[in-house]
Amino acid sequence: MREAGAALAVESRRFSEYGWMRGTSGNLSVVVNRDPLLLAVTASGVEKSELTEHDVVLIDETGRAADPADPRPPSAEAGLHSHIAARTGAGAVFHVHALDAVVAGHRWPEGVEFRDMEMLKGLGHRAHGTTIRIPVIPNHQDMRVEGECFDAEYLPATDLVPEVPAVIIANHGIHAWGADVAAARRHLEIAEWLLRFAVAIR
Ligand SMILES: CSC[C@@H](O)[C@@H](O)C(=O)COP(=O)(O)O
Ligand SMILES: [Zn+2]
Repeated sequence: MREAGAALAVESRRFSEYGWMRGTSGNLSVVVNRDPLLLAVTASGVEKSELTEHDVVLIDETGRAADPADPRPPSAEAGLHSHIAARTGAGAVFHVHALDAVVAGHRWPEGVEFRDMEMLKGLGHRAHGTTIRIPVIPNHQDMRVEGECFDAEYLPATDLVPEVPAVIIANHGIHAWGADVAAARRHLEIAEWLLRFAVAIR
């Protein structure tokens, strides 16, 4: 847990410096055990620019706290982290309140489409010839409902088409995920760049 906390503290500082985790906004998780699924997730209500290695809580596959000796509440949105990790096989899930992601979700509530962009390679897709869509799902306070909304939009990778490892939550923020912390960060940074571009040229 200490190692997971240290890794998430680095990411939290980085995203805070980008302005994507203002105040207590956003939450980050990393899978610490696959079967049964256990994740280290940021504790709820922590100032994200000041997150330390101690500010993570162990959760199970339902998003509930899994260490009875730890009284701190996990992120209020922990359930969506465990859901995404279970559904996608991701090793890390990052959620931030990046402004352009929220603006893009507001402008294109059916999802934000991209094609013929070099940066698509950073999401595992070809730069040319295919259209990819970052879905937008409604915002819910109940993470079980949010998980159902995720499932309704999520398209797993096939032999021919890689997945799109990001989703916008309407009027809220964006989640991105990846095989590990580095991949989740890369996907988040690339998705945010694409969304910023879409908003800027409109
Ligand atoms: C301004 S924080 C808004 C929160 O409700 C939530 O969306 C969030 O991202 C952080 O919640 P947390 O419970 O600290 O993980
Ligand atoms: Zn949030």
